[in-house]
Amino acid sequence: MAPEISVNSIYASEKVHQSPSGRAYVTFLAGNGDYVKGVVGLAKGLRKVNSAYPLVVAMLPDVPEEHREILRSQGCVLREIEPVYPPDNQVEFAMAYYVLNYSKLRIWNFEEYSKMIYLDADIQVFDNIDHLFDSPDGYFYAVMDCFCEKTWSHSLQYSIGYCQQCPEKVTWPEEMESPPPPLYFNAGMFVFEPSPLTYESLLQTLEITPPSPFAEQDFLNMFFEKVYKPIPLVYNLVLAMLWRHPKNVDPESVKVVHYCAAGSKPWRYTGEEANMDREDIKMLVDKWWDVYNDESLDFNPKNRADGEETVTRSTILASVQEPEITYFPAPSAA
Ligand SMILES: O=c1ccn([C@@H]2O[C@H](COP(=O)(O)OP(=O)(O)O[C@H]3O[C@H](CO)[C@H](O)[C@H](O)[C@H]3O)[C@@H](O)[C@H]2O)c(=O)[nH]1
Ligand SMILES: O[C@H]1[C@H](O)[C@@H](O)[C@H](O)[C@@H](O)[C@H]1O
Ligand SMILES: [Mn+2]
Repeated sequence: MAPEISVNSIYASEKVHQSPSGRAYVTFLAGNGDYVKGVVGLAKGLRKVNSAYPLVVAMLPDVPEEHREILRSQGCVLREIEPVYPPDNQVEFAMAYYVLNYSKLRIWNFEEYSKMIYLDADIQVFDNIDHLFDSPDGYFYAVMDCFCEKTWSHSLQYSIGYCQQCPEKVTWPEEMESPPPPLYFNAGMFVFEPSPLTYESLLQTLEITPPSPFAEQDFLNMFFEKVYKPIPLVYNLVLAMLWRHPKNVDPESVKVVHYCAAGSKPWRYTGEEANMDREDIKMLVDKWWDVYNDESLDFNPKNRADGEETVTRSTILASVQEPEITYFPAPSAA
């Protein structure tokens, strides 16, 4: 279903520059579990690669104060967001685990930024990617996903063995009534432009869009279909690529790693799940821990590079209330 207002025109008409650089990384945090470790790791990783921009954490109200304190002490800019739910009574169509990700849509409302790079909390950056902020405006940049894992077993692509990472291996059957699906990105990493108009349009479109298995990832793919520009795999290595499409990736030179494969979250890693005993996986998990444990990467406000933007920004933002928003009612307990 196409949004009523064209995304191009929204982008062109809404440029907001209310912060010093207008640029920031943003991640999402929900609950009182261990994803906070992912955010700490990410904050330190961005410092390690000398990123010039702060890390904003869009967090749901259920993130406990002690976790907020840890994040503040790591120089993160905290922004509380209200949850977003898909249309009432339909949540069962999305994988339960992913439903909370609809709340990510709130980041389009961070209008003091003109451009942001979203990164999941289970992502680590091993190389500076600030140059992505210079990509031409008006597009949605993200890395193409892989359809080969069991998480995709609900899909037509999976059932015929088709993957966009390797479209020549199983070509889209001619007898199929529909053409191959449009390019599909993984929504763990993307470059986007916050805008109140886009934000309103996202929420309005969501109200008339039935939920689907990959929740907001499917929704964003549909909404931004016309302005999606794929970027190289090095900007979001979905770990399954290592065993599904080994020829397409070099784990040593990758800039951004997404620990999304089952059993790969570094802070829960045991090595027991399928593929988790691979040497490349062990190497990448160790690399994540090296950053997380490196005390020299802790935020230090006395250090000019750390202090300047983040401290001013978090001080200002701590007193800024979220603009009034209408949100969807909570789904029924069913
Ligand atoms: O208890 C939780 C669960 C999730 N998250 C946040 O939500 C993000 C998404 O969860 P996962 O990283 O565990 O999920 P996947 O990487 O498997 O999910 C992928 O598909 C999802 C579909 O909803 C989203 O698009 C997500 O960004 C994309 O990477 C996390 O990184 C984290 O930022 C939390 O804060 N707490
Ligand atoms: O967002 C999902 C998730 O990250 C899964 O772990 C992965 O197997 C899928 O390819 C992706 O679409
Ligand atoms: Mn993820």
